[in-house]
Amino acid sequence: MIYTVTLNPAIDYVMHPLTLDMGFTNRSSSEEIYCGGNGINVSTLLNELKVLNVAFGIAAGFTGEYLINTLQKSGISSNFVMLDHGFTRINVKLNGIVMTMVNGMGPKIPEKKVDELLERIDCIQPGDTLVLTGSIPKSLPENMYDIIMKRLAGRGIRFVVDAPGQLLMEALAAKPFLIKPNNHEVGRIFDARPETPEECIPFAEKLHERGAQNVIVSCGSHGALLYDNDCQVHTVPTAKIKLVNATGAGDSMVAGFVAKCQEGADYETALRFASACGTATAASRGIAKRATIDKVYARLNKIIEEQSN
Ligand SMILES: Nc1ncnc2c1ncn2[C@@H]1O[C@H](COP(=O)(O)OP(=O)(O)O)[C@@H](O)[C@H]1O
Ligand SMILES: O=P(O)(O)OC[C@H]1O[C@](O)(COP(=O)(O)O)[C@@H](O)[C@@H]1O
Repeated sequence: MIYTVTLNPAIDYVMHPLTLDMGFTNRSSSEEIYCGGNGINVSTLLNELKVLNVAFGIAAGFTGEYLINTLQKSGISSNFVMLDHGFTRINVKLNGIVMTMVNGMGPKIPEKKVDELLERIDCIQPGDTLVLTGSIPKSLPENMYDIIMKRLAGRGIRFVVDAPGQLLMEALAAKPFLIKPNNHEVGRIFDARPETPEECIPFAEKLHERGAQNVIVSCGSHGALLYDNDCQVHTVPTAKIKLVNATGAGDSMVAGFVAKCQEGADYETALRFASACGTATAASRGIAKRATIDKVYARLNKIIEEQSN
């Protein structure tokens, strides 16, 4: 079974402004709302692939209730601790000429609610996968992922960590099965500016040496690279698309990789499928649907076949 954890979920409110002038009233041409937060995005894509999973998390208020009800309606199993105060944040995504995001702070989480979540997460069994992804709310200890992994250590659980900077570096001690920074995050860690998968290879190798079993570095439209557990390097291009909204593309990639690995696929196949999932989401409104993933995967396989001839 795959479990995801979303400590600070969100309602993603996507607006399509015609123009964006700071200090003036701007009008949007259309709006959409999605259940967001990285773990929820991973769960949403896994659900689209019909891969059983449970979304753990913390929610609050009317937005939290909306989130939980919507997950339920979509057939996603969730196990959320509800807070007595505050509300799950609404993250505003202004999809203009460029994408501008304003992510909320989220509610204050009391210690006893964290303990309740940790007790619920204790049900995870050997062989299960736990995806820890996204930012940590300010009211929780910064090393929250470390706390969770230490609590579950030695139980044969596969950890997947997709977190920014220092949080990611601290997670390496737990020897996670997979980490997936993007090229910008890798650049910030190593004080460099890698753009392409090839340029990311030495940094992925370092992250592997420091503890991560598999390291995917995603590079947006440039594709991605995997430095695998056997020290093999795999790179994958992307299929060309009309970019709609790349929110959740990295989460979709994580979901695709984990789903394929659980199926027993080799790393090369898992990376290729993961890339298709990321691209399909970048070409979609919200997290990609199965039909789009299948179409993009077929196109990507064709591109790779043509490149090898
Ligand atoms: N503009 C794009 N065109 C095609 N594929 C994309 C695009 N943006 C993202 N992707 C796909 O999604 C993956 C993850 O995107 P990326 O932006 O690197 O991650 P993150 O969302 O974590 O920042 C990429 O490796 C690629 O497969
Ligand atoms: O926890 P953070 O860092 O504020 O990010 C939350 C946002 O990230 C997402 O989970 C994914 O967005 P990105 O693909 O831009 O990282 C959104 O659904 C959500 O609004």
